[in-house]
Amino acid sequence: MGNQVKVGICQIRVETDKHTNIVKGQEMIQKAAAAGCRLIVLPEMFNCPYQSELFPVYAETYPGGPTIGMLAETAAREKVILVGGSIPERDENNRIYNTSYIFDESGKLAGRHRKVHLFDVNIKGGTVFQESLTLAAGDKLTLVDAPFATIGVAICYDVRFPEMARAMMLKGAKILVYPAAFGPVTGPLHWELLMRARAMDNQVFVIAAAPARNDMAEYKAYGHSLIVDPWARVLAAADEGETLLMVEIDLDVVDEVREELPVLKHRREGIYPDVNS
Ligand SMILES: O=C(O)CCC(=O)C(=O)O
Repeated sequence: MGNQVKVGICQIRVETDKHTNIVKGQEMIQKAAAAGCRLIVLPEMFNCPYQSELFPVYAETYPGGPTIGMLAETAAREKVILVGGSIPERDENNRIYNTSYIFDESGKLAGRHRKVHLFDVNIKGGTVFQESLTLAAGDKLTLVDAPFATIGVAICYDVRFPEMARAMMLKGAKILVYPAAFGPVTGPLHWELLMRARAMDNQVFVIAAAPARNDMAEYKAYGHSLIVDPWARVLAAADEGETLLMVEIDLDVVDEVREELPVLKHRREGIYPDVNS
C-alpha cells in the first residue's frame, strides 16, 4: 500500500527582475501541480539575486507583497503544500530576514522559517559572503503538519548544523526541506554529502531545492537540487540548469528504516549530555 506523495522542486534560474522570478515561480508550481505533486518546494531567495545589498530592495512584509501573494494564491488554486523557497522579509521594526513562507492547500500560512544561521564566510580564494551585513537571524525551529507527514523547514547554511536537523526529527519531522543556494566552491564538496548525511542521521526524507546556475549572476548557484530518502539514497537529482525535479516518495519507508536499523532508538542521551537537543 504505502503512503505515497509526489514531491516537486522548482529549480528556478533567478533573474534580476523580480516580476520575472515571480511569474516563473508560479508557472513552475502550476506545472508541478498538474503533474500530481502535492508538496512543492522553491529555492532560497528565488525572487532576488543572492547579493546582500539587494535583500532590502526586494524585501516584502507579510501579508503584503507580490511574491507572498503569488505563493498564497497558487497554493490555494492548485491545492498543494507550498514551501515557498525563501525571500527577503522586512518586519515591523525594519529588520530583514531570509524567510521561507509555507502555505497549505487552502492558501493559509502554515509556517514561516527565518534562517537561523547566517552565512558569514570568508573562504580564501573562494566564496566571501556576509549575510549579516543586511540580514537578521531567526531564532526558532519550523515544523509544519501536512496531511501525510510533519515537515521541518530550514534554509541553506542551516543544514550544516546537525543539531538543528536532529531537533526537528525529535519533534516529529519525517521530511526535512532545505531551500538553499550553495555556490561553486562548497557545492561540489559538501552539498550532496550534507543532504545525504542529514537524511541518514535522522532517517528522514530530505528535499534540497536549489536555484539553477545563472552565468550572469554575481553569485553563481551550484544547482543540483536533490531528493534523498531515509536510507540516504538519492531518489532524484538535477544538474545545474533550470528544471522541474519530481519524484514520488513513500513515507512508510521512514518507519521501515527506523524499525530495521534502529539507531534512533539506540541513542543514549546520558552519554552525550552536552548535545542539548
Ligand atoms: O554552507 C554553504 O556552503 C553554503 C551556504 C549558503 O550559500 C547559504 O546559506 O546561502
